[in-house]
Amino acid sequence: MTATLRFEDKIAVLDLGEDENRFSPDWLDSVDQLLDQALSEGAHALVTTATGKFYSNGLDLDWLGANGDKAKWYVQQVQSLFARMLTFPMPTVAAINGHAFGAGAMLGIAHDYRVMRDDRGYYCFPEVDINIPFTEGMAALIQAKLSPASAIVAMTTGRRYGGSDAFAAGLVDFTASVDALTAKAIEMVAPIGPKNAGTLGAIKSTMFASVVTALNTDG
Ligand SMILES: C/C=C/C(=O)SCCNC(=O)CCNC(=O)[C@H](O)C(C)(C)COP(=O)(O)OP(=O)(O)OC[C@H]1O[C@@H](n2cnc3c(N)ncnc32)[C@H](O)[C@@H]1OP(=O)(O)O
Repeated sequence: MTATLRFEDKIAVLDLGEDENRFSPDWLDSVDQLLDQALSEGAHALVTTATGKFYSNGLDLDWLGANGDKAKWYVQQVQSLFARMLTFPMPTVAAINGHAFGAGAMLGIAHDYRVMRDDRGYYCFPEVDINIPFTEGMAALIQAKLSPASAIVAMTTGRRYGGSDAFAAGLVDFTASVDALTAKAIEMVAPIGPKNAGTLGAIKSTMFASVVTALNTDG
């Protein structure tokens, strides 16, 4: 479950871990710290991916079940990560190496771009089938990135999208073989080059101001 950060030239590659990469409080802390590190070490862009067959299976429902009294705090922690990724002051791309469900799918959507493995793994918002309605912030996040027609299907049917289906629906920008996935993600953002972090962060914060407000006040 350990998240790690490495650099490929000036591109920070954040690996979310090697199991289901559920959003436990410890995992959220470690990802937050690695994002700090990407910034402090001067990355020009950020790629997130994971090892194995999961990008992320989403909320840590076992932890939540055992800590129901902390549910509000927990959802705020999760939504803070979404808001941070949505406005992260460098180009971001999620290299979706496998299953991305629920909050894992939302984390992917919060990036600027997405590339998904073409042969295995599902991109899925299962909330309608597991009886966990989206918060206003979560709904705003997904709807900010998908067309209305794609959002209706993705958010209200629980459809599991393989790579080619996710591309057709506009959930991802590219597909690639698993071996080429990280390289494709780097190829997407490396040519953009370094941008002024204050300026890019301000642009994204303005573009997504209403989503960030919903993510910060909701939960
Ligand atoms: C607001 C709330 C937010 C939240 O976050 S709530 C929490 C949300 N999270 C969840 O609900 C977790 C959901 N996750 C799961 O149910 C499971 O963790 C998975 C289904 C993701 C994985 O389960 P596994 O038993 O490990 O299945 P497999 O071996 O990875 O694959 C299942 C079958 O699906 C096929 N398959 C996988 N990818 C594709 C693809 N892209 N195109 C076609 N088929 C695919 C495989 O081959 C296999 O099939 P074959 O069983 O016949 O071998």
